[in-house]
Amino acid sequence: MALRPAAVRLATVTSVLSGPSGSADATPLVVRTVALDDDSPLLALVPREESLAWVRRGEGLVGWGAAASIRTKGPTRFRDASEWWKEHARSAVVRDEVAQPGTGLVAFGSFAFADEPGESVLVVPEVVVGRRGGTTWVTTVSRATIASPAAVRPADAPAPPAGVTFVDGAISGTEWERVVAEAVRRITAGELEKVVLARDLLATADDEIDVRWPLQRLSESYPMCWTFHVDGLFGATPEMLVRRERGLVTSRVLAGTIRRTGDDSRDLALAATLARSSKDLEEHEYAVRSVADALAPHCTSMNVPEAPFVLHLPNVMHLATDVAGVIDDDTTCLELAEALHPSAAVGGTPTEVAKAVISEIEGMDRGRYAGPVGWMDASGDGEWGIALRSAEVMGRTVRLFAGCGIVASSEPEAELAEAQAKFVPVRDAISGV
Ligand SMILES: C=C(O[C@H]1C=CC=C(C(=O)O)[C@@H]1O)C(=O)O
Repeated sequence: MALRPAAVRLATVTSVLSGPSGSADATPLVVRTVALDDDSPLLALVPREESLAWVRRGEGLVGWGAAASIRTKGPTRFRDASEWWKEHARSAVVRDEVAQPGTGLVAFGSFAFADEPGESVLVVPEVVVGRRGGTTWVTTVSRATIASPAAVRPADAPAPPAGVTFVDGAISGTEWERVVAEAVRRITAGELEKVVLARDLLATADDEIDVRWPLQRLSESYPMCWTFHVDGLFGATPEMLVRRERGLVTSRVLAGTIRRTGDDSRDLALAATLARSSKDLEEHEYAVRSVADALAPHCTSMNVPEAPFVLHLPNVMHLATDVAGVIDDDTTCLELAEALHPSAAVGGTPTEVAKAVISEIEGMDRGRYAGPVGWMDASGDGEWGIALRSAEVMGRTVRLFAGCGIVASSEPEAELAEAQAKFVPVRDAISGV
């Protein structure tokens, strides 16, 4: 595997102030990115321990190790992580021979859905391998001295999980239908317009699960989604909360769902039904509005398409809208993610009422499910998806999550079936076949 030589750029060194509960080491991070002549699938490179991933259609970033990290919680979880990141970005010594989005200093992160409970995390890996537009690179991060470029080679192949069984999580399907009915009652009574309710399943395997197995399955089966892993939270999300790149902000908003049947011509007819469904269009409109309203203060111009398109995934189809804007301030992608979270695709309308209803009636702790997950670089560019079609792995157990937008015309039984369909990606990926 040859490393190509190229030009050198060195940033200035300043002092480092650590974040409130970040790594205490005040030595600047020393970062080196070089081009890499390698075309192995990114996910085949990651070792079993401390892996990080953000991959779509063979491109993206994978990483391993932790050169620096911070855990935050509560209402200031985004702000604390942002400040910590800015300090590290300011003081880092960077030699970047590739200079693409995702080269130089990057952090992966995953944020709790709610202010309480839940912990959020931002990690600067020791090694990042990235690929974009046919260029592959490796970034090595260390403290104090410039490390040699990391040796990059395919890792050992993960073993499939064995003996996986599934049980209901916090509440059963029947109980969850009652929760949905209660939400419909409150919406009909005028307390709110939309709320997204979720449930969980618990899977247990015979042995500790190697997360690389489901990651590889998810990226193969759901190439149009962003396959991610940060600190045990993994999945393949179809929804981009916010991408910021060189002054352009984009967001893929999803809300409104129909299950696929496996029969292409029937699915096409169903796609047309979805595109005309007033219940789904209403659900979608709330989500688009919430994103457009949150981005507007940061943008000079915005494009919000008037009608959604239908996004076809292997398990479901969604109403989708791609919102784009030109950003006119230096708000980082993480700060934009904070401003957008929770959009009405995972919270509801009005946001604060929906958040209160979720915490009152949903009956479970979402943890980092439905929170922002992704990466950012030192310039504030990056991508934050919404952690959907996701699960949290802890040794032999995996906690899977799925949720549905509820409006006045929602039917509990149909919503339960929709949630079942949304469990399919992770359920199949950990089933070991
Ligand atoms: C909350 C989830 O999906 C959201 C994203 C797309 C479609 C949705 C829906 O139709 O309900 C949800 O708003 C989930 O997958 O857990």
